[in-house]
Amino acid sequence: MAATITDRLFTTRIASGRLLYKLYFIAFIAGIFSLCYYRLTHIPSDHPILWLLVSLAEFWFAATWVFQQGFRWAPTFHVTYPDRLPSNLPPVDLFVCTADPDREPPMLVADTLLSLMAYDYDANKLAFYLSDDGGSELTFHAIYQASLFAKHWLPFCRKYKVEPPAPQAYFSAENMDVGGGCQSFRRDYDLVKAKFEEMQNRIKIVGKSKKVPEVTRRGHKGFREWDSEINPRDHQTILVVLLQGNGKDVDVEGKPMPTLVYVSREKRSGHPHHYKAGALNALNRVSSLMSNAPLILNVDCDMHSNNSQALRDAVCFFLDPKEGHRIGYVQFPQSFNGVTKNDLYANGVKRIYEIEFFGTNAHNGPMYAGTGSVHRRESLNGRKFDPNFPIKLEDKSVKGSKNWTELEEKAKELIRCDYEMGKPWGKEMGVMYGCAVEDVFSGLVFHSRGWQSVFCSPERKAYLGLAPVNTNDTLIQHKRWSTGSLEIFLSDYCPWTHGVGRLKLGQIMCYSFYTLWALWCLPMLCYALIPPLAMANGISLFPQVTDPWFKVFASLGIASHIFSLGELMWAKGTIKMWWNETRMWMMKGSSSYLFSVIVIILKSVGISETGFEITSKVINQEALKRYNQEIMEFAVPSPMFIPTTTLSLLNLYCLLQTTPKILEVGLGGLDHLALQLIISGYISIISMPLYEALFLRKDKGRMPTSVTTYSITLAFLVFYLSSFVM
Ligand SMILES: O=c1ccn([C@@H]2O[C@H](COP(=O)(O)OP(=O)(O)O[C@H]3O[C@H](CO)[C@@H](O)[C@H](O)[C@H]3O)[C@@H](O)[C@H]2O)c(=O)[nH]1
Ligand SMILES: [Mn+2]
Repeated sequence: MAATITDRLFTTRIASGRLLYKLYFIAFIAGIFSLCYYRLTHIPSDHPILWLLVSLAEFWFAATWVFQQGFRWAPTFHVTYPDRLPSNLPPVDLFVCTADPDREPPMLVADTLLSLMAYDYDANKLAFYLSDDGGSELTFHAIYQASLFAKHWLPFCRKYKVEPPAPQAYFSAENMDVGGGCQSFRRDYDLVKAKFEEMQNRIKIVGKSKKVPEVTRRGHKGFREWDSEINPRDHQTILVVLLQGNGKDVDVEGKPMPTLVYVSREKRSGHPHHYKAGALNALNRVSSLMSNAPLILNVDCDMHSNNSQALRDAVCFFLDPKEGHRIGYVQFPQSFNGVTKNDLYANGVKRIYEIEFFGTNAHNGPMYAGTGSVHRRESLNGRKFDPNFPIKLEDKSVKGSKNWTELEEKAKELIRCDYEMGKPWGKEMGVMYGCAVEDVFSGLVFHSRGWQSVFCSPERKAYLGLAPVNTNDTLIQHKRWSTGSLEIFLSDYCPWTHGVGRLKLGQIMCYSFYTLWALWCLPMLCYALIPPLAMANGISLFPQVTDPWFKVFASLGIASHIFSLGELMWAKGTIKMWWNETRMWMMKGSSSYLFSVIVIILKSVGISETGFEITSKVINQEALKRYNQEIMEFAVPSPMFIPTTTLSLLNLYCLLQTTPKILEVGLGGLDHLALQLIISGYISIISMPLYEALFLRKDKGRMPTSVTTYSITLAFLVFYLSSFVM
């Protein structure tokens, strides 16, 4: 193999079997055209509006299928060669965000931080910045404890190449990888484990009592910031250097430790803080003063590193002699811990990160996903890519001995709540403001400035995170995502206007798919409302079984289902996972996306603002039990449930109402309603868990009575109104 070694640090391969895919594509697109032709040439005279609405829904399904070709056309994989990396690697600044000690337990944040600190990388070149938008002493305490434990953890990881480098996962009972090892390993293991448990206990006790003991508080001057109580939405600037890099702080083996800084930017009522985007920009400025590494990795506090080599993989892309200068950021997949076997809520997002993102590699790379991404500081800070003037990855980092007290004071000035006034932050510089999915928005802006990104998916998962574990959190998360996505489409950076000439066609298609997510609610509502109601009123909107056009509808329906199932199975999914995913797609479509469209309309008339609702990362034991048994959790009287439950009840009712007629006339007599029966039957079967939660279950996770009452009333109302209109 030696002969094939070149200086390239990564190579690219396009998936095989594309000819087969192209044949499928041609057949499917032919089906779409036939369907459109049928819809346009067979408009009935008695119910043209219903026909038109169903046709528009189908047109939109077809359009999203076309956008999706951006992901499907040419899946492209990258292979890195970290063993070819030079010994002198570029410095990296690492940003971790947290925002709420109740929803994001401090122990989780400490664990994530420790996992990142254990990267196989020269500690002198790493600087960690933790942003705490909760301004919480409990979080600060946990980070302080982590900085002490790191003195044991880092040498241990270095010596034994520990994987996963997250202590909580590594020392958990489920981790079978620890093995026997030599005697010295056992001794070190026991010692470090004991230290870890001590730290965990301290954090736990403080978490319970919500108070840091006086003795501990005296251990670090940073605690003085909390001498008087702090309101997370209104407080002074807090910035504490916990570990001084460049050899000042050393571990138990006397080796240098990375820099570690706790940051909680100033918050005052009346000053917008721009949520996570604002936090990242604050860290950007602080880090530029204290370390100024040319690369920036950002990670959410709920995603720990699972692969101590991943950072080296990322660096391969930036240092590659041929393509490196074009790359603005490297995106790792988001993978999740503890997702159930069949991924009950489809939050494992396998389809996005194990299928679709490979397709984006073919045209300038993936969207920025907010966590697990390494950015070039220059592109983050607004610089355009110019192929004629390639910028080398320059190391302009702050080196040598530093006056930390002075740096602390200067850095505090950069994170005052009025610092950004009149400055280009959030517009031309840094992460973009004004959108609930600051990540995808910013990625789009970087792409339109000419930068490429790459999707890097090493065999050993780079990060493992927490996904929502109940229906309400899932629907709220998707509401945020689809609202933010639509905000992007409606912004000045719309892929259809600003993107033209700046983005590749495939890229525009991918961005169209994501940014128009929310609009899916319209065809979904049409399809879940009109066919069943029309059926109940004896109106046919589809070709009858004996009509040759029936075959077009049937083939498109069957083909798209088989394809999406096959794709998920290829990504090592299960049939049940696909079924769950389909159900969640319908639920998100009819709830999250519908609410997004409403929110956007209200925002455009100035009635509401979009924000960032943080997902809770805690779950109670009883709910966890149900989650592990894959029983859907409703429990809270959330308005998010009402549209979905109403539609599923309506479909069931229409189905039950039509069944006696079938029995009367025999199936043949309902030939003209066959497809409508199938649609309602399909919706009813997939809604089984909803019916159980509404009517059969007795546990605490069942549907609250208020939701049941509202949904039943609404379903009947819609049903009776329809009989007047139709
Ligand atoms: O005011 C805020 C709100 C949130 N966060 C942090 O943002 C991160 C993501 O929040 P989370 O509640 O976990 O949302 P998710 O839906 O899991 O996040 C996904 O979607 C977000 C965009 O909506 C992206 O920023 C994330 O990277 C992506 O993982 C967390 O670390 C939070 O601490 C802040 O720092 N400040
Ligand atoms: Mn998250």
